[in-house]
Amino acid sequence: MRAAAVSTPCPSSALFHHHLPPRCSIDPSSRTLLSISQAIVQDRHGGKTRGLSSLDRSRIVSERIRKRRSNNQIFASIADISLEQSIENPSLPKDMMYDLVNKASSRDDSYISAIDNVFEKHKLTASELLDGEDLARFLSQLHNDISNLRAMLRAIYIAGHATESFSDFVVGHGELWSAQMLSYTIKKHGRPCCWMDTRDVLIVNPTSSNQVDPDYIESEKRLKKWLLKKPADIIIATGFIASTLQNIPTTLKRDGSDFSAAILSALLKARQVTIWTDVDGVFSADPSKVSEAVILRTLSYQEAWEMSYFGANVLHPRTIIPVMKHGIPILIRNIFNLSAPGTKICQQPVNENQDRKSLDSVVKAFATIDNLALVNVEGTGMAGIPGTASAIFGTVKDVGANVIMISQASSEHSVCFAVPESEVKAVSAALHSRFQQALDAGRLSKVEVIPKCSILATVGHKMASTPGVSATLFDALAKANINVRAIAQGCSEYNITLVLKQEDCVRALRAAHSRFYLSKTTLAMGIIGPGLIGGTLLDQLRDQAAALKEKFNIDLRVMGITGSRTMILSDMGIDLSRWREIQKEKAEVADLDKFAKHVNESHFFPNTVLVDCTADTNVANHYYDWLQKGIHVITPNKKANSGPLDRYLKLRTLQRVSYTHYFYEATVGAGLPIISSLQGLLETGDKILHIEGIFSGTLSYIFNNFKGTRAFSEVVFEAKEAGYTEPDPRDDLSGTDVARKVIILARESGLKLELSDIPVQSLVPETLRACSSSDEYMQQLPNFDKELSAERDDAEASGEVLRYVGVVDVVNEKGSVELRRYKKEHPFAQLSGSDNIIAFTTTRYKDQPLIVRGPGAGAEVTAGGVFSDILRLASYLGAPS
Ligand SMILES: NC(=O)C1=CN([C@@H]2O[C@H](COP(=O)(O)OP(=O)(O)OC[C@H]3O[C@@H](n4cnc5c(N)ncnc54)[C@H](O)[C@@H]3O)[C@@H](O)[C@H]2O)C=CC1
Ligand SMILES: N[C@@H](CC=O)C(=O)O
Ligand code: NA
Repeated sequence: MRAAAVSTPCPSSALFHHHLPPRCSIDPSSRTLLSISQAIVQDRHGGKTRGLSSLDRSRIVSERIRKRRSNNQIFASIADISLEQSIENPSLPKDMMYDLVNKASSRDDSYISAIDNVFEKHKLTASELLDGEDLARFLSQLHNDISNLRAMLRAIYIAGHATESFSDFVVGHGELWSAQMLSYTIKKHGRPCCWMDTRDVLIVNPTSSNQVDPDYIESEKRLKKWLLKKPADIIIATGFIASTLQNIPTTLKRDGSDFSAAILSALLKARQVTIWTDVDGVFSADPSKVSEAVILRTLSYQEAWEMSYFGANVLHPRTIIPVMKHGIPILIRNIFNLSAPGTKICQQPVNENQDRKSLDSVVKAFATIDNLALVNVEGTGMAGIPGTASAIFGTVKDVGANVIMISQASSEHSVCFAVPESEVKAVSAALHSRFQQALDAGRLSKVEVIPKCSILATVGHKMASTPGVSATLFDALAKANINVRAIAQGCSEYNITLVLKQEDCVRALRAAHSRFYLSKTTLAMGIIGPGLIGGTLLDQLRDQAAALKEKFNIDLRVMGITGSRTMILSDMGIDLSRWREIQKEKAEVADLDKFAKHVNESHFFPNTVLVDCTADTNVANHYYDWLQKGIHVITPNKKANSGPLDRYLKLRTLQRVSYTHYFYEATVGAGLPIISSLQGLLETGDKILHIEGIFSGTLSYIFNNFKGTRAFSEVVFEAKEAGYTEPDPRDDLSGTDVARKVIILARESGLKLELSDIPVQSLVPETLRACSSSDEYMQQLPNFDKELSAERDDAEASGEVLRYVGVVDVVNEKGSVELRRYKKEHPFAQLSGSDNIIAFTTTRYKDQPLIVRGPGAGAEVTAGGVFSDILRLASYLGAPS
């Protein structure tokens, strides 16, 4: 539903006020004009559409008017209450009056029962609202009108056709009846009131394109006369209907009652027009697509205009013209929520900065149009030839297609424009035929159609004077991996229009909106493998999410968690305080493709990251595909980077050429900054010569604690319990885990090695390598304690300790993994717990290596390392650092 009121200042009520036009010879103190349009009254409660009955609405309006000061005149321009859907009868068609015409003109004789329905509905409503003389007067008028309508519909039925003026005559009756009913109701509440048939006042001239242009001079004359004759306090004016200069009834066509209010306000030089509708105001983006969209307090006329053009249901652009000319503000308010201040559309937005969280953001709002196609006309023969554009657009005009946006580069080799998808076939055929000769001669190389496109329009009055707006917009889109097909920005710069693939449009809208409007970095996350590391990460996210939101404007939402058997999905983010319970209550069968699709698509966030906390090669094999889809990947899983070399190189190449990120700090040294240190050295031009270290938290722990009389198997068991080992501890004891880390660092340093190129000294006794499970291995391990005890004792006797080390020999392009002996004074002998120690010898750090040391395994430090990769990603995506 929409309603409009033209108003003047009135301290006693915030609802309807306006100044009387000085040129009108009526009470000069104040006047209000109210217009309620004919759209259905709707709002959403629990997902259901609620209709406001005509009775309810009349009551709301009359109640408001009753509270008004007596010296205010109120013009109410209201639409046909009979068109409304009522609560009691939600199946009533929306456009009852149009329905009558449609039925009669298609010779459907159910128009007879339909007109009876219209009559009954109005009779019933009037009987509930009115009584006494007014009721009698209204019913007699209704009777008369209905018999005239019956006659006219009969004529339409016989002719099988309705002329435009017949149709306008029929549909205008709804307005007439509701205006009368409302005025009688207000009178009944004790306020002098009369109603205005705007066909006596609003004079319009039809234009060629099913529109009308108001004749302001004639309308003003007639309005003055009318006001002199009926100097009532309150005037209810019909919306939507008007007359031609020859007094033939007509309508405002597509533009409706908002337009009536705007024209009347211009004639009256009103102080303000209020449009009463069912939303709290104009949103910064369609709230059904962007959950964070906010109500704008102010909009300039131009901004509102741009928003309306680009499909936002703000106001019809024509409604803005009359008010803009006289600088009359329009207030959009919610009739169901009087506490919402609404949106003011005016000349210069007042207190603009109050709207905004950040002053640097000058973009007001975003709108989109779907179902478009781009047409690209290209060829060297166009450059410097006057008339090419005119020939192209002349041809488009001839097929009656509507050009929504045009873009031409200054090289003049191509012109591209967007038209509705439904019109593109005709446009393309017409262009091919018109330019056949040029195409044959090669002067034009192609007339190409790019289907399934959408427009994303970025609107803001102040974009014109602010550098960096388009850079920020394009950056936000690039980071969300969205490709822009065409761009248009006029020099007025109220609007930057981009054409994108339709499938990317909502994501683009969200990316742009969150970057500009909320200056917030939003990340949709999917966690794969909620085991020790994944589970700890989820708990860390739970504990830190609020602080990240508040301090750094980073909004991290876990949209799904999947294990190997079951998964949970959410549309707005899983409640991390209960993720374990939810996993038990609401899990569905795991399906990795469905999972990735859900996290990437079914939510309100432009950026997606999948965090692989498994040790699974299968999951790692998906990274390439995910990165290609623009999904960022973060992992502590070593399988991708230590797997087959060609796969690894392909993955890294894709990562380097895209805006999609792949971070894996925790694959070596858990949370210790090993990968980032190495990358930092390389990026700044240092050369890596040698990397040597204790890379296994498990083996470090084991050899740090395998002392005196302790058995080897006992210490292995402790390491497993402490969460240092791989899901299968044999991966640690066999040296494979260390070999993987050596390969990761070797490849990072530029070596092209396979895992099989690394000689590894395994600590898994030969006979236990064939154990079918890690449990069986753990059970049998004590039988082999003696072997390693002897080696330890031998080392101890010569003042040495055993340490399991990995080496990357960059100079000689090789690596190794082995158990070595170190003197007790050696730094490698000084470790404790699960410490890793990694020494980088480089051209800069030649005499003294760069050493990183600290706990290199365990749930908290590893999950912390993954978390810090997530924050690095957020910062790459634009979060404040
Ligand atoms: N534990 C540690 O200190 C460190 C571990 N890492 C790495 O972190 C990863 C996880 O290790 P943990 O949490 O200790 O192992 P874990 O065995 O506790 O957890 C792995 C989880 O992944 C799940 N999973 C396995 N295959 C899956 C699939 N195809 N789809 C979905 N879920 C699947 C398992 O059911 C389990 O819940 C491993 O890659 C490990 O190398 C890295 C650095 C240190
Ligand atoms: N199992 C690994 C965990 C880290 O990668 C280790 O012990 O170092
Ligand atoms: Na690390």
